[in-house]
Amino acid sequence: MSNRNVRIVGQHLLSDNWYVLKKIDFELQRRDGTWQPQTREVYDRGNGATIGLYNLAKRTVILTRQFRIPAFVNEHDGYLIEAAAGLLDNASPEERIRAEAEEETGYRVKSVRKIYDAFMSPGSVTERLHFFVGEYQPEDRVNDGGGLAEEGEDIEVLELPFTEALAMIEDGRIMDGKTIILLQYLKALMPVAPLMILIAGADDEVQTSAARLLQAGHLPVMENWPAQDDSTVDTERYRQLLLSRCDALLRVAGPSSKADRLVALAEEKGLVVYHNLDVIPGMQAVHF
Ligand SMILES: Nc1nc2c(ncn2[C@@H]2O[C@H](COP(=O)(O)OP(=O)(O)O[C@H]3O[C@H](CO)[C@@H](O)[C@H](O)[C@@H]3O)[C@@H](O)[C@H]2O)c(=O)[nH]1
Ligand SMILES: [Mg+2]
Repeated sequence: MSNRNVRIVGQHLLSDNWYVLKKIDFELQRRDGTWQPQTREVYDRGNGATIGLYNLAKRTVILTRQFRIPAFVNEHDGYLIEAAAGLLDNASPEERIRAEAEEETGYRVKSVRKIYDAFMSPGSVTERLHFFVGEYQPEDRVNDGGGLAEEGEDIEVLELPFTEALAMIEDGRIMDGKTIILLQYLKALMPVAPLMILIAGADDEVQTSAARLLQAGHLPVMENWPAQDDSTVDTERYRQLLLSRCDALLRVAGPSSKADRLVALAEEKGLVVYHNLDVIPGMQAVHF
């Protein structure tokens, strides 16, 4: 890439023992128009890719734990909890991250989605890191993961409740930058606050579902306007407002034209409509 404000004057190889460390002499035009000579060391270990593996129904994430000598020499026991990641080695980011996820965690995920690229340490390291997310299912596990022993990898695979992973950022058990970025991104896909769920259907079912939702930490909302026969009350507006505040609608069994109307309104608004309580995030026991 060219840039009229920079002139490269010289490059010296300092080390190419494993990756490449260079000293680069350059001149940079300052904002006042003057040119200033500078020298910087630049470490090139290629580009990489990383992935946030999550499961919506279980509200879990898959992370790895492995020894990192650079962290060890900087006041850490060296065992870092990280999202699966690897260097590209000339493959495409998507191809590489699928292979890396399988190698390190044992999960062969069906689809992955690129979210963005980031320079993780732009003052000294050239690496661009390609960020992905992908939903895994328990049946996607094809081996135990662990990485390549011949390359010195000895990777422990962790399946953690998402809320636990977030707490681990707060208390310092997770200290890896790419992992923190991915977990923060996953908050948008797996809301951690209790979901506000409007329940629609026959009364008995509404009651038992509400109790179960509450038990699982969600906030159940019932559409029980007290003065149904009062023609001055705009119940349609009431329903619209309720839906605009709720995160989802649960339609429980039993005929109810009122409930059907709510489903139609929710679908118009693009709201998630659940027809089965058990598929709502957080309603399944988490095993790991
Ligand atoms: N012999 C030798 N092996 C090395 C050296 N440096 C790295 N390796 C080996 O090269 C392999 C690289 O493994 P990957 O899984 O491809 O990369 P990574 O180390 O996990 O890197 C990922 O995480 C980094 C830290 O966040 C990222 O910087 C990187 O982009 C990538 O995402 C590992 O087996 C590692 O031990 C070295 O100096 N000497
Ligand atoms: Mg790796």
